[in-house]
Amino acid sequence: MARILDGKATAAEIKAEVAAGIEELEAAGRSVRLDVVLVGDDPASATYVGGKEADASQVGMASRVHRFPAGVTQQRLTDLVDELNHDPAVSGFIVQLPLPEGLDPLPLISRIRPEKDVDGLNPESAGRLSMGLPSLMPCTPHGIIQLLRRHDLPLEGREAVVLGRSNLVGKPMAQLLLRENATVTVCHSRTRGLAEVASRADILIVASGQREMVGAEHVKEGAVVVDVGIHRKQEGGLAGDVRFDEVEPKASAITPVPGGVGPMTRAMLLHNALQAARATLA
Ligand SMILES: Nc1nc(=O)c2c([nH]1)NC[C@@H]1CN(c3ccc(C(=O)N[C@@H](CCC(=O)O)C(=O)O)cc3)C=[N+]21
Repeated sequence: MARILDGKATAAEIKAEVAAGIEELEAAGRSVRLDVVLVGDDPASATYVGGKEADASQVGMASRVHRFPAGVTQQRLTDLVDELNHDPAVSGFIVQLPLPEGLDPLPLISRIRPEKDVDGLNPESAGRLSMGLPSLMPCTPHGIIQLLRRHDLPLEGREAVVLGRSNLVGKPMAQLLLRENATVTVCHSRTRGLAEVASRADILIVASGQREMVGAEHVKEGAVVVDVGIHRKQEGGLAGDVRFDEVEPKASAITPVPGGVGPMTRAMLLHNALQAARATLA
């Protein structure tokens, strides 16, 4: 039986640390505010953003959501990014993804000042991460590192396999694992012999975006398995990228969906907002 890596409990620990950090800043007469730009009416995005607002209020962080209809112009969003970049009351902000059809996220994300890029997704943040320079780190990969570290699961010298190469998760995940001195392999949809490659992993991070694609044949006995996927089932409830029931007996530790990586992502966003506020001299 695998250890279940409880992201909800670990996120609660991090949130308590963030709450203490906010109190400390406020005692020094400074404040923390996290803003979210939300465009369109994608129900999943609305759920996540609602969660972020609730998280912020829970740790005593101010937050504001800037909502726009799907038909908003690129220029209007560009103007908002500029405004938030310059507003000293805003510690950091994110543009919730995906944007509706017809809007281009990259110029917007690239325009966010790196100091306020609490998603850690702009090209300067990504470049700094890859060079080992200080930067705000992408929330999901950083949350996974924290989850492993806080469960005393070592990475140094271990074989880590990342399944997925997105800019949001796979690529920054590989960079952070490298920084932890893991031996890192990145697999993707064109990888040949995927099950064989994945089975080398001491730590397998699954961020393929394909519902329940990873099974027992991809997992070495005793591996640590982290499931980044989140899929809404027709019959209700959530599924991951991993076939949990099949993999859990083989793994030594595994994250559940829900209650694994998702809550860690949200906790790290709060952590980044606090970091951003600390770095601001105001
Ligand atoms: N700019 C941007 N940054 C993001 O970080 C970002 C984004 N856009 N767009 C969408 C994805 C997805 N994402 C999740 C965050 C938390 C949960 C989460 O808390 N999940 C709960 C379940 C919540 C539920 O019931 O839906 C769990 O896994 O336990 C899930 C997914 C952040 N994303």
